[in-house]
Amino acid sequence: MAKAKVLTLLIPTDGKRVLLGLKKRGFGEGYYNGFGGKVEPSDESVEAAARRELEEEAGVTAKECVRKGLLRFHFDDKPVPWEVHVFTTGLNLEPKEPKETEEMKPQWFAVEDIPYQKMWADDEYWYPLLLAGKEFEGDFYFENTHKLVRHHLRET
Ligand SMILES: CNc1ncnc2c1ncn2[C@@H]1O[C@H](COP(=O)(O)OP(=O)(O)OP(=O)(O)O)[C@@H](O)[C@H]1O
Repeated sequence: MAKAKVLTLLIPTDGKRVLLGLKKRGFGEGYYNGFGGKVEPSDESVEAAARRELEEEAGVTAKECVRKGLLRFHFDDKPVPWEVHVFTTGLNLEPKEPKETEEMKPQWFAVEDIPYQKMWADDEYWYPLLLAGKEFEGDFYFENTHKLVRHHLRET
């Protein structure tokens, strides 16, 4: 199988509130999502990439970052699967409040108000595990980029 494209997703939360961003451009435009993107092909670590993307997209630095999961997205219209490394960080961000950037409009949500209907279709399956502090691994299969047709998800 072709080598996967490696991406990050970092979600600041204390289990009660969660910081998401409305993606303003590019892949996933119009969806709320965690913060993340491609790992630099150089020798950047996946965790360093996760922290860098949070800084670029929300203007805040995460102190500690904990790896929670691995998601593989399989698209019938893309040549290679995407491997997304999911991290959380607490709410001790520096500065405390994020700022809007060219790429993302950050917004706080109570966990019971997470707008799954405005997010990627896989999110409603694994966010509850992440928010419960669980670790997980999953495969999600999409048609025409957006339509989730099947998935496997397990706690690790
Ligand atoms: C299919 N189901 C999905 N469910 C949840 N999250 C998903 C996702 N598919 C992609 N994602 C995330 O969306 C971001 C895209 O990143 P993206 O903006 O394209 O990356 P990056 O900023 O490096 O790209 P540019 O070079 O700026 O275009 C990145 O965090 C990635 O993990």
